[in-house]
Amino acid sequence: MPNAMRTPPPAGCVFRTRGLGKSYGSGETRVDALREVDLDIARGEFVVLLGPSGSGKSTLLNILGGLDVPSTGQVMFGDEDLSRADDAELTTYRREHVGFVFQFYNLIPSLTVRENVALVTDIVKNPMTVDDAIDRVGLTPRRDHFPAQLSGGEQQRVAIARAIVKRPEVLLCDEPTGALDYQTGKLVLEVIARINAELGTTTIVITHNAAIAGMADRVVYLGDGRVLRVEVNEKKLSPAELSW
Ligand SMILES: Nc1ncnc2c1ncn2[C@@H]1O[C@H](COP(=O)(O)OP(=O)(O)OP(=O)(O)O)[C@@H](O)[C@H]1O
Repeated sequence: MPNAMRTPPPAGCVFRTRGLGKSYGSGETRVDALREVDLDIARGEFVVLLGPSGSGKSTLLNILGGLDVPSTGQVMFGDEDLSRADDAELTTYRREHVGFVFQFYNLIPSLTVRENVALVTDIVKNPMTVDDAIDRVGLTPRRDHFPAQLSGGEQQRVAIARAIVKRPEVLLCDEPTGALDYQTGKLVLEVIARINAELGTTTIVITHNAAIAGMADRVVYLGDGRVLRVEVNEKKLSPAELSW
């Protein structure tokens, strides 16, 4: 039992990282993308990750999502040690627990909205219905359309439906509004905030846009691979109240 000597995080803690580090390359080309990151994320929290380009945001999100593994330190998902998981265990972890939303939607062009979302329900244990997921992102009237018939914001909402249909414990979003205009971006953020509130899905959103920090429970500022500071929002704003 490789985990037996390790102290599991307290109940209510979804993620716990300790001394987390990630390096790419070696020698003169070595890049320390993450250094000594200690972070706890509670169940149901809405966390925004802010920081300049290259500060390590995607690297951290990818490690939390089991898409990448750390070079040093530990990352726990509940009492599961992701830093010691092999490829097969990480695949199972991602499939059962993680919903991903990226800047680009990665929909299958030849499938309708319903069919794109239904792809996921075949491979998970306890999905919600496809129609429920589509309803939660406000796309019921568009469910038989193809991606090319949808706006960028609508396509992103399909991507969110696809991410949440499996009822993931965590929803990890990397620049979800990066390709969208102001109003459309706000609409997508409203959908993400609603999923977090209604389903209690622990949500982590990467953004370059500091204004989005207002809708988080906590804001984690990264710089040069380190956590520079963590701020708690006493009063969370709705996306409609944000302006930039
Ligand atoms: N596969 C890789 N190989 C080599 N270096 C990498 C790799 N992935 C990331 N890096 C480097 O690690 C550092 C952190 O990258 P990361 O993508 O995590 O930053 P970020 O804050 O998400 O940046 P951005 O906001 O531009 O997406 C950068 O210096 C980047 O060049």
